[in-house]
Amino acid sequence: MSEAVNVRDVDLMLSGQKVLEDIQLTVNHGQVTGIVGRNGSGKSVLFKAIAGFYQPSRGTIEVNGIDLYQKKNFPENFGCLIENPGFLPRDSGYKNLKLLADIQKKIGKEEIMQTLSLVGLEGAENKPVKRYSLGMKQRLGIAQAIMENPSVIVLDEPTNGLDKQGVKDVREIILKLKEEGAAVLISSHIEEDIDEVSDDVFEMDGGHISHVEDKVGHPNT
Ligand SMILES: Nc1ncnc2c1ncn2[C@@H]1O[C@H](COP(=O)(O)OP(=O)(O)OP(=O)(O)O)[C@@H](O)[C@H]1O
Repeated sequence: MSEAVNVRDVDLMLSGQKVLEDIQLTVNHGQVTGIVGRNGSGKSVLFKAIAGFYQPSRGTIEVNGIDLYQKKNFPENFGCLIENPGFLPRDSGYKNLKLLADIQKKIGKEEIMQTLSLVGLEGAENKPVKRYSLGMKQRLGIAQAIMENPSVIVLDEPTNGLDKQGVKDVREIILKLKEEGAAVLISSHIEEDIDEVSDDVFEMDGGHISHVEDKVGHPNT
């Protein structure tokens, strides 16, 4: 089990307000780490900082051992779903994923189709995204996060908009990614969604984080 994400002593200011304070978080490969917290508690801002979108005013964030803000780049070998991904509504689910895959050219049609099937969108791949339901868009968002087989996966509220079956499917996908050795960081405002899949649970409240539960007994702060 190796360290995938290491957040140390992080404060983050937005519009002159401190929205994250003294965040300590370790996410390991082969594990699911869950963050639970109410709306506005800071989950999305923390995930955006880990994805390289917001620079902390204090502290460090390492992904796969590389200090993001020293390197001033987006993390590598990394997939994320944060808020609503901006898909092109008139293009199909497949075409949207293909456009994204063409940026890095790591994967082609076969891997995209496999991912669409994994997230339960088989048969809907040629439909324009504007005809997708909220749950289907969420599945497509998960597909874009995982299709290139990244070793670190960050999913902000992945069960948002999903029905019971959708929540079950996402849970199975997360556990499969973990079995394959990925580090998975997920958030939810629903405690049950986090508890069911996470090896390690943190809670956010008012920009602060606290360690709630460690089911595998590794050291964490
Ligand atoms: N771009 C921004 N500029 C200023 N303040 C922001 C910005 N984005 C978020 N905030 C503030 O940061 C705090 C944390 O927001 P965040 O979106 O991380 O919450 P969250 O826990 O993800 O909630 P939700 O479940 O509603 O997405 C909130 O007080 C929010 O108003």
